[in-house]
Amino acid sequence: MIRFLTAGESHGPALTAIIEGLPAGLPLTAAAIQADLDRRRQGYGRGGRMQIEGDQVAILSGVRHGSTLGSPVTLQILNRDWERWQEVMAVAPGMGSAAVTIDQDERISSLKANVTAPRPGHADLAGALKYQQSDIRNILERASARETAARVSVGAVARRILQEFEIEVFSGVLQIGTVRLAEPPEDMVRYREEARNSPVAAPDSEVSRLMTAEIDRAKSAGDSLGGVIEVIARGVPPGLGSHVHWERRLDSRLAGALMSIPAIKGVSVGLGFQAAGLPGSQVHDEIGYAPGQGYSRRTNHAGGIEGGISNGEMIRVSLAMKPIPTLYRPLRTVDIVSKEPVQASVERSDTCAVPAAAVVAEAMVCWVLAEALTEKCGGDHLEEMRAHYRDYLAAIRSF
Ligand SMILES: Cc1cc2nc3c(=O)[nH]c(=O)nc-3n(C[C@H](O)[C@H](O)[C@H](O)COP(=O)(O)O)c2cc1C
Ligand SMILES: C=C(O[C@@H]1CC(C(=O)O)=C[C@@H](OP(=O)(O)O)[C@H]1O)C(=O)O
Repeated sequence: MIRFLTAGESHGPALTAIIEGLPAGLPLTAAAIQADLDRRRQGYGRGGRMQIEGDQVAILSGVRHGSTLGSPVTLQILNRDWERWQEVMAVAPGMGSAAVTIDQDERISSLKANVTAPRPGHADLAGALKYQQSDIRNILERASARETAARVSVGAVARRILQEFEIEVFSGVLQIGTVRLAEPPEDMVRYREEARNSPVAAPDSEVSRLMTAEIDRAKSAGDSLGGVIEVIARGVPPGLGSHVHWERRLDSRLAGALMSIPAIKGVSVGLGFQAAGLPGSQVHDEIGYAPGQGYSRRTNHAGGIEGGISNGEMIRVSLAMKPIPTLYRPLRTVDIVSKEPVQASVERSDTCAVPAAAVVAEAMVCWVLAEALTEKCGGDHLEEMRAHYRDYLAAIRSF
């Protein structure tokens, strides 16, 4: 069983992740993890923070000479912004009242440590009530999607496992605000792969231009945007997840992992909600068989999962992201100390983080698939996993 924990506040000294249960012998370098972290920072629509952070990852344990040891792997990403926030974020008492100055182009001249005007749509009010905090900063620091940098580093390690078994995971942005792909491109897989290196949808596409223009318009209006993401996993063998118990179903595990990403409000597998309005004859994927090649499907409306088990087709999941809660033209709220009506607090913020969330979504899909794969073909060393995988594939081929 593999598992992970993350820790760290958005403006604290560092983010940390510990991964436990990895097989020994997995080639792992910081550079492999860095590639995904760099993609997460680059999406169009982000605020000033991404210019400050370098998101450089360091491996602090569990690896020697580029190979995992089977012991817990610790990953660390320092927060560069911490240098400006040390007093506000001080661990010792009595140092928390200093103001932080934010550049004018961030449209906030100074930012007090104590936050008392909860932002509709963020964790501010619900978290303050639950944890009995009169300074909302004590909530927002951990609710911030800064934590997703740690998750992307964990997902990159999971991706390393999947790569050893020729499983690929990639994503694309299907919609930003009202701009959506009119029709799926003919070669969806190629399109999604291209989207990997693009700030919004696919490079040099008309839809990308429309999406970036939509983000620019929202930014100048002091507003924010959400959108839709698709994640595809190719090369997944049949047999990950299980029908035998609710928490082992691969679709439920993917949905839970993807819903855990801040601002994700809907997850669908394959046709998803569309399937509800169609007759069965147009939804279910007919089964074929060719000697030597095994079973096949003409369609993949199920998104590669039936009965909570991967069926060997591509896994396709979509995610709906709501618009960013922090608005530069703030919504009405109530001050939690004075109880007076006020405008919501304005923290420096992204206008749209859908492209960044797509990279986070890939990381979560990588994690769930790596977890399911290590369950199916586990071993203390990568070679042991490989041997189990070979035997399993041979059994499937002769089925
Ligand atoms: C990559 C990413 C970046 C985000 N950036 C911001 C941001 O700059 N400002 C903001 O208010 N919310 C941002 N969010 C969304 C909030 O973190 C999220 O809405 C909040 O934690 C409340 O959780 P919920 O939306 O799931 O209810 C971001 C989310 C993601 C995934
Ligand atoms: C720091 C990241 O995202 C942050 C997520 C976030 C939020 O409220 O979720 C608010 C912003 O934080 P800040 O006020 O420090 O700019 C984003 O920049 C990141 O993705 O690394």
